[in-house]
Amino acid sequence: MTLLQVEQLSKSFGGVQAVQGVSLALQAGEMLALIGPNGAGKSTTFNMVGGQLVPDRGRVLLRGQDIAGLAPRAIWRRGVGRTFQIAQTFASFSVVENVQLALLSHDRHTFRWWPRAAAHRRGDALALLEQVGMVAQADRPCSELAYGDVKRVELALALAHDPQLLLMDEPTAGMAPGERVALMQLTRDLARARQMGVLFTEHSMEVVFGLADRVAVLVRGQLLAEGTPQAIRDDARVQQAYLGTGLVLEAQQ
Ligand SMILES: Nc1ncnc2c1ncn2[C@@H]1O[C@H](COP(=O)(O)OP(=O)(O)OP(=O)(O)O)[C@@H](O)[C@H]1O
Repeated sequence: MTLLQVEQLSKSFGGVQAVQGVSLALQAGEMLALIGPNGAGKSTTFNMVGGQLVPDRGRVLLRGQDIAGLAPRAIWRRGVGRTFQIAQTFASFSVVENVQLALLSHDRHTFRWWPRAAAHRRGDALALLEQVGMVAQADRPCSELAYGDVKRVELALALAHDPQLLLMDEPTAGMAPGERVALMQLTRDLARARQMGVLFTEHSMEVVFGLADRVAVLVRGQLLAEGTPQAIRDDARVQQAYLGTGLVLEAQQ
C-alpha cells in the first residue's frame, strides 16, 4: 500500500490560494523532494501533512487512513516524524541525553520523569547515535557541537520515534555544501534501511537532484510537474518556472 497519498489538497489564507488541488504519492523507503520558487506553497503543503494546518479540501492518506485535519500530536502518534529548521536540542544536555528524552517521549512518559530516568534506554539511544555517526560524541553537551553535527542529532531524535514517514522542512538550511549532501545521503541510507518514506523541502539543487528519488514542483500553489530528478531537470515548464529566480537546475559535482 502507498505510504502517503495526498489527494487534491487545497488551502487559502484570506484571498490567497496558497495550495490548490495538489496530489502527491510517496512509497515506503523513498525520498520525495518538494521544490518550487518562494511562495509556491511548499510549507503550506508540508504543514497540512504534519497537522500544523487544517486543509480546506482534500485528503492526506497515511497507509490508506485519512489524517487530514488531525492534531499534530495525533499525526505524530500514527508514525509521522518531523525535523524542524530550528535546532531543537536541549543545549545543556548531552547528545545521548537528548536522544533518551526523545525515547522517553516516544514511550509516553513526560519530561518530569527525567531526574529519575537518566538511565532510560541509554543503550537504544547509543544505537541511534551509531546510526547517524554521532556515537563518539554521545557524552558531549549539545551546545558544544558543530552545526552539522546538531543536524545529525536532530535526525536521531526524529528516529527515536521510529517514524514510517519523516517530514523534513529545509533540513540543510545554513549548512556548508559538502555537509548538506552528507546529511541527506545519510537520510537516504536510513530511509532505505528502515523502509521509511521521507518528504522534504529543499533549496539546494545539489541535494534535490543528487539524492531525491522523485521531485514534485509547486508553482503558485499548484503542482507543475512530478517525476524523477532527470525528468524534472529536463522539463521545459520547470526551467521556465525557475527563470529569474537565481536558482540553477543543475546538480553541481
Ligand atoms: N499564515 C498565512 N497567512 C497568510 N498567507 C500565508 C500564510 N502562510 C502562507 N501564506 C501565503 O501562501 C503562499 C504560499 O506560502 P508558503 O509559505 O507555503 O510557500 P513556500 O513555497 O513554502 O515559500 P518559501 O520557499 O518562501 O518558504 C504565499 O503567498 C504566502 O504568502
